[in-house]
Amino acid sequence: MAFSLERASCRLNTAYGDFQMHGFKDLASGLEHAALCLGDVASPPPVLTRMHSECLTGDAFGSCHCDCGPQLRGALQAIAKEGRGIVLYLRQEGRGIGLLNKIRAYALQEQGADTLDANRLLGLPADARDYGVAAAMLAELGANSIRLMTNNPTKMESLQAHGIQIAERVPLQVGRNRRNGAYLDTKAHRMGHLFDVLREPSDE
Ligand SMILES: Nc1nc2c(ncn2[C@@H]2O[C@H](COP(=O)(O)OP(=O)(O)OP(=O)(O)O)[C@@H](O)[C@H]2O)c(=O)[nH]1
Ligand SMILES: [Zn+2]
Repeated sequence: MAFSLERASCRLNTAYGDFQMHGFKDLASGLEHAALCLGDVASPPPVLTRMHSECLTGDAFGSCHCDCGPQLRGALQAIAKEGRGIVLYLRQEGRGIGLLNKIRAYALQEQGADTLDANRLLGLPADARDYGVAAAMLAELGANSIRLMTNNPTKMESLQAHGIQIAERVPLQVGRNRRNGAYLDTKAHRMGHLFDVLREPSDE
């Protein structure tokens, strides 16, 4: 599917480094996504890239229920250290089910459901995300070959299916704490995520 994207760009100086920020509006869905770029991302070699799904609770509020906040900050730090890279910030809250449904899923998890079954109890897919727009954003940025920071093989397969070359998977295992261990284990055991060490020491 071809994506029609409206774009706006500015500099964004952050605690991690001075990025170029691009907003991309998907004219079909109306969703507004973001890309933070450091250095020249439009020419070889493959660009260190994080494709991050929105998590208001983890990214902004410091929730301990997941690993999203530490992953986002870890990715920005890794890109700053390398001096070159891209963070795509995709508006796919709750693995694509939206904020209210994610809150409903969290309420079910309070009663004992795991992250997968909670979505199913709501009659929703375990993962409703699509990465076509992310591939279109990368193509717009000229980054057709990337080193993807992820533990989720589906992200790699989907980007490849949309024409992006994955030169390398870079594991991003940060943020295990005493509250999210079961959630991370469910991702590893039931959702196919690649965790090298299931019991890493808490780093938060
Ligand atoms: N529905 C639902 N969404 C969640 C839950 N916990 C985190 N999320 C969302 O999950 C998304 C992040 O997906 P993850 O499965 O943590 O990781 P990933 O992005 O698939 O893989 P990585 O690249 O390795 O981080 C974000 O959109 C979060 O809002 C949950 O319990 N239920
Ligand atoms: Zn999260």
